[in-house]
Amino acid sequence: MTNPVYCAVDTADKDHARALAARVAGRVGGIKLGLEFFMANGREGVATVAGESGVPVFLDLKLHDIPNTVAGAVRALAACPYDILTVHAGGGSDMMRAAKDAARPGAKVVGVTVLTSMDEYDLAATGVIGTPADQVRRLAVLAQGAGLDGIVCSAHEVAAMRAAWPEGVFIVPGIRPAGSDIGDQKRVMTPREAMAAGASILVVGRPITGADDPGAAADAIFQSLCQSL
Ligand SMILES: O=C(O)c1cc(=O)[nH]c(=O)n1[C@@H]1O[C@H](COP(=O)(O)O)[C@@H](O)[C@H]1O
Repeated sequence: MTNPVYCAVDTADKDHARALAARVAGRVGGIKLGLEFFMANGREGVATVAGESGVPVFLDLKLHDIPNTVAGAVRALAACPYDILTVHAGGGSDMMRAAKDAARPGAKVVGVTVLTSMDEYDLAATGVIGTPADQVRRLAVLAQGAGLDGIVCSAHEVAAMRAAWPEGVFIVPGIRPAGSDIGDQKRVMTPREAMAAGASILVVGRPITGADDPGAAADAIFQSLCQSL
């Protein structure tokens, strides 16, 4: 099977990111570089890590602004070698369409729905009444209508989302091997469970990057998937 595990390389330190990427490259399907890395190292940093690691790069910037601004931001990334880019689906249909239209040819643009660090109570505090599943469904419909390639959601919603959008790409963070520390995540599942539910890509950060041997930790996750599927 194609390795669906993407390692979230969450650090502002370019050399640490390069070292981590080197240790997991060949043992993951790709790496994810997010806001922490991008704020510190920008497009050149992304290009460096992408070029050295040779694996697909998921650039997780979670853009969320008016359509014109988001389109400009995405155009400014044109020379940046990303394969997947995130925007917040809550930015609305026009914003998502603008991002997709401005993206690099061939790159996937996916909409972040309800962060995996939030539960029903956190959602209610932002004025959204209902379950995370309700809100994910609402935003997935918007993302699909806007021409995005898929969504980011937790493993708890992915089965229903895939049933409604069979060709969608479903990126699932909040992945925790049994017994590992949950940290700030609230909607979590094990790698096996998330794949069985229909995830396309599993985003795994601290369970890999915090391990003594990140390469071995990534391997162990992939092996657990090969045994179960
Ligand atoms: O878009 C994301 O990747 C993302 C969305 C989401 O809802 N939850 C979430 O945790 N993430 C990212 O996935 C990674 C999870 O990291 P760990 O909790 O360390 O495995 C981080 O880089 C988050 O920014």
